[in-house]
Amino acid sequence: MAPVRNHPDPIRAAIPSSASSPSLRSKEMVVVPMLPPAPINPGGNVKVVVRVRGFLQREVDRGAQCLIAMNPHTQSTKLLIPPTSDPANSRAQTRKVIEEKTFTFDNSFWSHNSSDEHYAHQEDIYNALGEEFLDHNFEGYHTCIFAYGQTGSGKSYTMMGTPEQPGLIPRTCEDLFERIESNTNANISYSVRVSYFEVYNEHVRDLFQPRTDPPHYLKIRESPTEGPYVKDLTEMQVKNYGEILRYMRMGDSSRTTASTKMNDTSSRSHAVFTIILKQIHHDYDADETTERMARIRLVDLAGSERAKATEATGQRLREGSNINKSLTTLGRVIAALADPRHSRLHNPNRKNKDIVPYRDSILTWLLKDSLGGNSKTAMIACIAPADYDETLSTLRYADQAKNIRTKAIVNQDHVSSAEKDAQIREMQETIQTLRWTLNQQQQSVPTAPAAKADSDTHAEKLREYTAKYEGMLQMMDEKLAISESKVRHLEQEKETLQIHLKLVLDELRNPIKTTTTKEEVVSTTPVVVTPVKVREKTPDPIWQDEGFESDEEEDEDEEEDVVDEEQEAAALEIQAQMESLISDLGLFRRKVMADHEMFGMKKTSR
Ligand SMILES: Nc1ncnc2c1ncn2[C@@H]1O[C@H](COP(=O)(O)OP(=O)(O)OP(=O)(O)O)[C@@H](O)[C@H]1O
Repeated sequence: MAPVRNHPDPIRAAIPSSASSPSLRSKEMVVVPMLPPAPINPGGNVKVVVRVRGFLQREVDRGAQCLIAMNPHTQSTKLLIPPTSDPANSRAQTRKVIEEKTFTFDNSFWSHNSSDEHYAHQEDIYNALGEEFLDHNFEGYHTCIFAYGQTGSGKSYTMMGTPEQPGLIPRTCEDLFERIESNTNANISYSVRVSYFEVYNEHVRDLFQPRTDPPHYLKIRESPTEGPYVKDLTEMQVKNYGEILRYMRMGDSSRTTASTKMNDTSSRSHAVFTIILKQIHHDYDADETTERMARIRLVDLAGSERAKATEATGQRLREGSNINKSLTTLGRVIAALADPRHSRLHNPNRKNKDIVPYRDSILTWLLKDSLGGNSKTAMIACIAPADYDETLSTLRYADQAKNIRTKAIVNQDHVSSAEKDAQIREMQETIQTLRWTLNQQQQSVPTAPAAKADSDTHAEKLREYTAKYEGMLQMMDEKLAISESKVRHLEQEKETLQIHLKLVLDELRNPIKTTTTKEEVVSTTPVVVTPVKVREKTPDPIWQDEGFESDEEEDEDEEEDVVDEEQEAAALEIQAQMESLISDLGLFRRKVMADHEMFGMKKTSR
């Protein structure tokens, strides 16, 4: 069934990025405004979009009818009543009330039949949603985009896509590095880190680590500043799109998938791909850095399915109930956050603050901030075209999520050079202490009963040591990035000074002067245009040939000599400054090279 298009709404139609239409937004680089911290954002609602996919072979085979209609002007999605002849919708027929339902979202993406003029391609989804969210990241906001929907509804296709049809995650990564590489401001450096984990059966697994048997699960901790986080999760520093793509594919191939009746490669876990973007702006006058940090979370949830539909048994059924535990809790969290009473209950003065059941599942606990806190968040509800019950449940879920308000703030910090050095020193001291403790532990020979406990403590200390060491390397890397940005800044200054000096010297050698006609001589005094010192004797004015020189002319010659001396002194001073700057630059470059060698790092090309 084609989308409904006969109710154009001129106001909505005027909005760029309407359903299924290409973005009208400029592809130009977003200027990264290194401004003073923005005031606390009053908050915004979770952005909710819906996408319907085309028929799969099994749906074509059963002669399924499309139950979805979308209006690209009003962004509404209508769910139609299924025909009684469709056995896949027999459960829906047993409902007391079965009726058409219409919902309106921020976008309704029609990806059902590619021949339709409003067909939403992967690129359209990125243009309408991903691009805007990346703008927010460069402004310093955390963001989260999560895909929700029943098994086989197109979540992984939308988030990850295929090599030929890349989805939101690879497109975000590509745009991110395009923006970084097109930056021409020498004072700004960037650092990008990625991590990838899955929540499977209420356990967290690092997707950047090889699978082990038994599996190695990670613990969840809570920091007073950062909230819940995954302990010992691998974070990789990435320098370009190629590198991030390699990690993304590696992690993706490690995800837990299985074949179910609804989807041949059904994702059995919730996958969370996180990019940490740090922008470091160095102010040379204040010798201070401003750091903006944004966390980009891209989440592909496991399918919200009914066991009966997937015909799951044993392990699949157990997984299903655990997947559902996270999804059921997610539903309760969304319901609690969307409840208008929530904002009143969430008053910090009230005692009963923890009314939202984040802690009831691993997924909601880890996404706490993204769902109801410091984040700009979007939900992509993916729907199959011919499944009344599941689609109605997804659309209701999505409709409720529209009411959630988050409180995103710009994550920005000012650090002086001295503070940064102090932080590194402190970290070095901690590392030394840890190294000492580890050495001590290795040297002591434990008694048999204590051996196990000792080995556990040792392993824990070793992990702590590695984490601290990696933290320090990261700080050093940032410091090097600042140093490199200083070198670039000095190089620019050097070039400017060199041009200036060349002009001055050229003018000294070849002063520009005006030639005057005899007629002009009568009424005006000859003027030498050059503003700088004149060492060479200027050619005599024409009337000097006639053996005439006034007293006034002699005075002017003397004045010119004084100006010459002042200008010469100024030029010498500039030259001395230049030489000292060039020598400083050499020293600085050697210092940076030494730092690179000391920390065994490659020179980056930021
Ligand atoms: N917009 C689309 N265009 C073309 N093919 C699509 C689209 N959406 C989904 N598909 C195809 O539908 C099938 C199921 O999609 P996908 O695997 O993304 O579902 P899913 O919601 O991630 O499922 P699960 O929860 O089981 O992992 C895949 O073969 C995918 O290629």
